[in-house]
Amino acid sequence: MVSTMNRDSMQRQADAGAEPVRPRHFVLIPAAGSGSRFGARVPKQYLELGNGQTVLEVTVAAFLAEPWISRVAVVVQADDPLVLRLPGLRHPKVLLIRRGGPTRRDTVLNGLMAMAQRGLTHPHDWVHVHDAARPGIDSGTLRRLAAHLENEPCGALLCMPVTDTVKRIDSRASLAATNEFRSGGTVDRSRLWLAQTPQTFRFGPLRKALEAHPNVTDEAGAIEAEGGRPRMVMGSKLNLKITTAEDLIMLRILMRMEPAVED
Ligand SMILES: Nc1ccn([C@@H]2O[C@H](COP(=O)(O)OP(=O)(O)OP(=O)(O)O)[C@@H](O)[C@H]2O)c(=O)n1
Ligand SMILES: C[C@](O)(CO)[C@H](O)COP(=O)(O)O
Repeated sequence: MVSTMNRDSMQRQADAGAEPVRPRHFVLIPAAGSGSRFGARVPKQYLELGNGQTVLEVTVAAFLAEPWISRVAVVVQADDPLVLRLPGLRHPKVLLIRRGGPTRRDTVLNGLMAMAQRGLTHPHDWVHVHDAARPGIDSGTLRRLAAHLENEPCGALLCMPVTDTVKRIDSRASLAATNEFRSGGTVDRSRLWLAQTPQTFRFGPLRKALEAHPNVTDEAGAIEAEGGRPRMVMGSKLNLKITTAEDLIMLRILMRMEPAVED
């Protein structure tokens, strides 16, 4: 398995008397999406969450508050005209990377490559990949995830078990033609969890897995495709992803944040 190789190489280093590389913690925030499902005038990461701060600034601040995190890389589109207006990103730990791609996987992979090209990272360092659109991440949940990385052979991601009944859409063409959704059956939810972020892996294996698997929607999908079995760590309901306007309204309420200006 991918992780065994990592552990063995670190052990060989130790056996050879070399100080095993103590992995550092980096964060990579993909913030290069267009927010098409949200449908706002700007990408949702640039909307005000509240208290005068944008969604992206609140997300970044959550990681800057953690002293055990070395750097926070924010990956935006090359021609992003808004990111430089954010005071919350003017911090020595923040690394702005203008290498956003057409998909989230492309953005993340480009970010990993940019960090490696700058000589910032070692293949054994941890990288926590976290959506810019999840500003509700809290310190306790982050530290819970990090605590599970001690002696972790593969990596870990925040997840939450499905708590509602799950239906499968009836896929008859006649219904699709009239944009009518009907239940086609119930899915056993006993082994279904919803993935959140951060999703945390060592730089080397994550970059290799993403290079090999271009069609994944999350980092764990690429690691799984390489045979990895990441640890699933309980996330938080507050760590919801802002996809539609309703999510933003809910999060403002949950985080007790007031927008200075209405959207
Ligand atoms: N090419 C992309 C697509 C998405 N993301 C980021 O990945 C996270 C989760 O993606 P999603 O919620 O799907 O954001 P969007 O792609 O912007 O939304 P939509 O699919 O509605 O356009 C977001 O922080 C988004 O900015 C990214 O960095 N690069
Ligand atoms: C990575 C992710 O947050 C896991 O739930 C999610 O897949 C990202 O959103 P997208 O709409 O799939 O890009």
